Amino acid sequence: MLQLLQIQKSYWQGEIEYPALKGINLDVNQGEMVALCGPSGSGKSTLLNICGLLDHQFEGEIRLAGTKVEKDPKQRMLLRRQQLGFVFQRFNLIPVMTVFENIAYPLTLNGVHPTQIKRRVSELLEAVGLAAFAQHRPDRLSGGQQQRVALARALVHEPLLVIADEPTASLDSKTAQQVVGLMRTIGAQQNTTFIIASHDERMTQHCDRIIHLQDGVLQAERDLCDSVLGENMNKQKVLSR
Ligand SMILES: Nc1ncnc2c1ncn2[C@@H]1O[C@H](COP(=O)(O)OP(=O)(O)OP(=O)(O)O)[C@@H](O)[C@H]1O
Repeated sequence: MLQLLQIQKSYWQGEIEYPALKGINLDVNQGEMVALCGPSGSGKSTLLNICGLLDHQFEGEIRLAGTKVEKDPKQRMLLRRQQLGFVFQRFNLIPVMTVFENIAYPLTLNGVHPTQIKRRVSELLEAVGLAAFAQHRPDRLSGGQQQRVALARALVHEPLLVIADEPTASLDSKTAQQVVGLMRTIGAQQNTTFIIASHDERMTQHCDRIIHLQDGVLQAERDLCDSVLGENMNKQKVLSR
């Protein structure tokens, strides 16, 4: 579903080159949930930005559902709107919009008819257990509730791919579990593919596969989601694909 072919990316400061990604090849299947691990500075954010079609300044090729993604900004913007969803550690909801309006936002951008928007957002509100909060502003909600809104927003337009950056890092155990459970359940219903940067065992243990970045290089897939920072050494069964 998502293919990365020889992705290379450097940052430049004056004439000095800082290579961040050094030839990444990756093939992610439709409906697969992939955890991206790696120590600070290994290139996770850089890779997520490229997979999320937010950055086009790199070498190599991305294929989404078999089609090469061109560098044309307009095409990338349309693909992002229609085929991608995003979940962030700090939720990134729009504070002046209600919960309903936040979830509806991708559909509004895509020009979906208001009747359909109402039906689809209501479905998602039920699915994430927040129907009673539809007219609330995000600042009236707990962190876990806000992340469930963010998840509903990421999935409402049935994207092919959701990019998530440490989606459970700000949540307590119970709410982290709820969010992971919803990602798995709604993701499976929609056959959504997820790429999730995470060190959180509560998240990674539910992923189908863990890939590990180190110094801009994808390590062989491994059964330990460790980190040079000495975080939990987390025994992990990797489903071979
Ligand atoms: N704008 C920038 N200019 C120069 N170097 C950068 C820039 N952004 C990132 N880098 C460098 O690129 C490398 C990869 O950074 P990146 O942010 O992708 O890592 P990361 O794994 O997401 O780190 P963290 O877990 O700390 O967020 C690092 O060496 C970083 O210092």
